[in-house]
Amino acid sequence: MLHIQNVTKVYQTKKKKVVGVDHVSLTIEKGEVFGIVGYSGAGKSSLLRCINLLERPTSGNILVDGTDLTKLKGENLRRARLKIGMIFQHFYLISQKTVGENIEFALKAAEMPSNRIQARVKELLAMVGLEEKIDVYPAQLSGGQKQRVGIARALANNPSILLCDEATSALDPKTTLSILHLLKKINRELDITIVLITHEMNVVKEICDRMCVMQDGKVIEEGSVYDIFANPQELLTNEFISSVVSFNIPEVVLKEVKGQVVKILFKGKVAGQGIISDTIQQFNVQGNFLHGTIEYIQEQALGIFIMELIGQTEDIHKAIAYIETRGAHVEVLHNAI
Ligand SMILES: Nc1ncnc2c1ncn2[C@@H]1O[C@H](COP(=O)(O)OP(=O)(O)OP(=O)(O)O)[C@@H](O)[C@H]1O
Repeated sequence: MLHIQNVTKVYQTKKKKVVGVDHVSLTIEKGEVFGIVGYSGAGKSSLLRCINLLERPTSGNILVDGTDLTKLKGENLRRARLKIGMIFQHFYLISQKTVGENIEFALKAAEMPSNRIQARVKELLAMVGLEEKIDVYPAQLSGGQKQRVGIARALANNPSILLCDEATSALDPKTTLSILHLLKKINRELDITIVLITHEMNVVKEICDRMCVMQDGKVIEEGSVYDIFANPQELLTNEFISSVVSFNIPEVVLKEVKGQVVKILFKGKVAGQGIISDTIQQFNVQGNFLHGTIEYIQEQALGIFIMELIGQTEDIHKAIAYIETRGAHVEVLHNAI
């Protein structure tokens, strides 16, 4: 378990103090994939680097399985940090060393006996699907392959936590997906807790269990990815979600609306049931779809539909009440009646 307790990071520049992280507290469970989302400058990197003490927090504590890293120094801190692996947007492989030697470097740093190193390198490369690249130099690899080497190196010393700093931001969408699937596999098979920072909601939707949103160094919203997609509380969170699930109805369409425009949210199995057709059949209302999608988040369906309901106000109210009794959530977005 990872406890981030009231962590603040203040940078002292020549002219002024800059608050990178502002009193952040988070609890990340063992085996969880946790996403930290925010725009540039929100404090994501600062917070991530505080977790493994690449940045020493100005105040607050970082507890990994009960050990407070901020209280450790020297050799004890070095040992504790070996249990936290990290991967980076720009990979940071050593260009003069081969793939195998890059991984060896991490094993030697942890003082693994030399007779065990080669077998471990092979095992790690097999895990990331790159066995045949052992003698190749980083310059001869694609971006996705470089990140796989980065992942193998980060896993070298059997960490319990893997920190991912915008790990897929330099990759194309298809390669991003393959790296995210690899991270999920590592999380499941090795029971490694993953904390990732990203400005891409797609990344969070793909692999995270829980997430938080940061702004101005603070956590402004936190919860399960499913709940946050279903019911974001903050404007900024909504903005991030809109980048994945967008429901902008053009003004020209809204101008022609004669009834009420409602957003209907179906959670879980409810998404698969014919609630809307049942409603139209049972009540004296006409329904026009303006927008709709069913998203799958952690293999759970989340249906979001925007509909125009036309009819007498009383009938529309009855229809809405009926939809809600069937377990869906209805929000009136526009009323032209
Ligand atoms: N070494 C530093 N010295 C001074 N200020 C810093 C330093 N590192 C970060 N900051 C400042 O702290 C704030 C948070 O930056 P941080 O890099 O953590 O944000 P971020 O969300 O990761 O953004 P990005 O994705 O662009 O890296 C910013 O105002 C930044 O300018």
